[in-house]
Amino acid sequence: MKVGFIGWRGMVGSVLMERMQAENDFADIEPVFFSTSNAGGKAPAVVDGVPPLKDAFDLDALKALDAIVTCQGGDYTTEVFGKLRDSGWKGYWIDAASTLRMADDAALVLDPVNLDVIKDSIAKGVKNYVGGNCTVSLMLMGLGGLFQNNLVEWATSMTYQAASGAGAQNMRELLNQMGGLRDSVASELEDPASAILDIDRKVAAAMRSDDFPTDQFGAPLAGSLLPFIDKQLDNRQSKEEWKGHVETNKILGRSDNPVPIDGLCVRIGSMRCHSQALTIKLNKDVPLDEIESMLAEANQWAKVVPNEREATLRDLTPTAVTGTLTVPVGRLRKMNMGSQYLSAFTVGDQLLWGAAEPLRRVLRILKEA
Ligand SMILES: NC(=O)C1=CN([C@@H]2O[C@H](COP(=O)(O)OP(=O)(O)OC[C@H]3O[C@@H](n4cnc5c(N)ncnc54)[C@H](OP(=O)(O)O)[C@@H]3O)[C@@H](O)[C@H]2O)C=CC1
Ligand SMILES: N[C@@H](CC(=O)OP(=O)(O)O)C(=O)O
Repeated sequence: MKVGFIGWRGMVGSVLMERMQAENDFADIEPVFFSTSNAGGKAPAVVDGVPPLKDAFDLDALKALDAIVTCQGGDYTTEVFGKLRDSGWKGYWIDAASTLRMADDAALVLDPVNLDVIKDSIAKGVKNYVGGNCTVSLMLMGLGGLFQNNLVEWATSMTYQAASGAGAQNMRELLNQMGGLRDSVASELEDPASAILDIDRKVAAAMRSDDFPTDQFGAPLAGSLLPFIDKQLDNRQSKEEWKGHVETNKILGRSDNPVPIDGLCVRIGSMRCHSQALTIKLNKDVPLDEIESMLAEANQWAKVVPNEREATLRDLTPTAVTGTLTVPVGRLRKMNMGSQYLSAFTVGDQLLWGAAEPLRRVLRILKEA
């Protein structure tokens, strides 16, 4: 299988390359690397004899491929995808961007949760396979067991989303903001007798100053949070919140009979792990130990963390999870509202299961189909 990679040196693309090398995925494909900025340059030496970078806008070069994996972003998809299909190309298009997610001729991929939907799509001749929104994919990786067992009447998800979801420059800006705040009170921090309210006043002044670096986020994030992610929709949901309902149900293959999902999406100062607090209305009263078993058995990456303080602070944080494929789920308990109301908290690396990993795995599935 001749596979073209576009966006391989970006943040999501780099994680994809790392994972493909770790899993030896390049061994049985013929990779061709593309660039939007450096055609003719050196391609990554993932196997021997990789040709130089080709132009990512060269339709003839793209048409020679059996599959294209793109992490280049939505603008690239918008620019190239339609032209390529119009030219008669019938290969597989595998994409991290949101552009094609809700198209009828595209499947959303998260195979530990929806392998049946993916296989059904392959059988129907679907050629476009798109990774879901990171928050949605991570929620389903952690809580897939409840959906698999058809136990969810509705769910709300309140998110705590990492800087990486906004892009590489945003991660840098977050660190610059953190450093700026520390620097603004460096001498006071060295003096144990300095007054904390003076420190606080200076930090607030630094955050509000015109010099504070906010070009990427448009507002201070360090020492603060941003309760709006992505565009504003007419109904005042954010687009990130809208994705929670439509993408969850499309991944589960139940857009015609959807489970209501809604909530608030919030950016916090985590580096690359998204967390979310869920309130789930179960459609029947199921004992907590059975729920824990279902969650743990749903896939090999979901890990139930006992709802105890020590275990939670050790295993259910972005610090514990970052850079790993584990998706812990914890804080599981029945709520005061009644025995059908379940609280849960889950954390996941948004560049792994949230972006690169589902693409890597669907490429394998398509190759073996
Ligand atoms: N960030 C995320 O969490 C998620 C992102 N996505 C999707 O993936 C797309 C890509 O996101 P992301 O990986 O964050 O984007 P990046 O900005 O990291 O990379 C995108 C492209 O920018 C070009 N580029 C220019 N300068 C540099 C540089 N210094 N280092 C690396 N690349 C550079 C590269 O193209 P070239 O080599 O052609 O010059 C690269 O492929 C998003 O637009 C989105 O659609 C999906 C899920 C999650
Ligand atoms: N919007 C997500 C990241 C992302 O790229 O999402 P999507 O693939 O749905 O555009 C975030 O900011 O955390």
